[in-house]
Amino acid sequence: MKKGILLVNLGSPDSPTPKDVKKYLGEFLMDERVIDIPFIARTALVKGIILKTRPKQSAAAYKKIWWEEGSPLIVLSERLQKKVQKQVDFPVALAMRYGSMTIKKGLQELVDKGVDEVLLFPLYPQFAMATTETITVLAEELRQEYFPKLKIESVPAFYNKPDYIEVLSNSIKKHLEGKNYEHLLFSYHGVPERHIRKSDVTKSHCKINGSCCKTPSKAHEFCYRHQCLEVTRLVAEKLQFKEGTYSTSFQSRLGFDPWLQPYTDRTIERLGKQGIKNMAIVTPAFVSDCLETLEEIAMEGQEIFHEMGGKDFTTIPCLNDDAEWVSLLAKWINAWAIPEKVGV
Ligand SMILES: C=CC1=C(C)c2cc3[nH]c(cc4nc(cc5[nH]c(cc1n2)c(C)c5CCC(=O)O)C(CCC(=O)O)=C4C)c(C)c3C=C
Ligand SMILES: [Fe+2]
Ligand SMILES: [Fe+2]
Repeated sequence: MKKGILLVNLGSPDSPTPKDVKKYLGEFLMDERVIDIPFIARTALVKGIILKTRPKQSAAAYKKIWWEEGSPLIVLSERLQKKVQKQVDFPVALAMRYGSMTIKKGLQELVDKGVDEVLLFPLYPQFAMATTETITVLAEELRQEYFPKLKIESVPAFYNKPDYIEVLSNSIKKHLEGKNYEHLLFSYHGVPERHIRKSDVTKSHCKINGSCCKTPSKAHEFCYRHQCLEVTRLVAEKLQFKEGTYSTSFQSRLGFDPWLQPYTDRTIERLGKQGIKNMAIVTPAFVSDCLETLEEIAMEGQEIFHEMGGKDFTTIPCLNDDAEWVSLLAKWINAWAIPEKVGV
């Protein structure tokens, strides 16, 4: 058997124009695991309402963060893939769940190199129906239709792996050095509360009431909220943060359904109003900087903080192509591909 790895991230539009953003958002938001309502209602909402106004607004936001080489998320994911490839002896390909760099092309690239056993690696620390699950489900559909002889194994969410927490903590520590911050906000991408209930394998545990995520349960293997809260708790423990100097919030809500709370924008506003002058923010739901970190947090978040009287607003970059992160991915890949050598 020849092994290969497919790293998968979310994706971006081909360019920051309303036309390309519309195409990308159309594919993204018509995914039944992203907007999880019946097909006819989803089509009416996405095509009849969201795609009429949002592409122009989102394209303007993308324009503010776009790099000469392209979308930050894609460029940073490509840098990561190239660096990981240098540290492992198996082909490492990169694909995106939405947009032009499809999972089908990624699998084909590996198959063309003689690979018949793939490690599918969704680049998300926490499980969510709208991220990890949609990747694994699509990869399996593609396998059945186009690559029936291929074996695919998926990497589960790695939110609580001690070596991941160590790499994330080291990065946070490095970027906070010399910063006299008063509060560190852990801001995670939000999801509608309904998604949490749908992914509850016990069908009875998740109440989203503050305490369910702290009570041990089988549900936690697929509970995005629990996994986000755990990342905050484990990093805070590792870096010995004092109670009250850090908190968790959820960003990027869309539509009128209740999403996970507290919301990031309102939390930044509250911190500013409370008299916090120097805050920092880290975004551990994203492994690569993207629209949601570079525009929504670093630009809009900062503006809210300043309007509320805040002064210094430090944004901690995502792990991107950080050397320790690259080495950790290479270590995990080798542990899967050559367990006898790595000793697992
Ligand atoms: C119902 C809508 C959405 C859900 C659920 C959702 C979950 C989710 N998304 C990410 C990661 C990213 N999302 C990004 C952009 C983005 N997300 C949504 C909507 C939902 N996301 C929209 C409409 C957009 C596009 C931008 C906009 O119009 O506001 C990105 C950035 C992509 C980029 O090109 O830079 C990322 C990354 C996670 C991790 C997640 C669930 C946990
Ligand atoms: Fe999103
Ligand atoms: Fe919970």
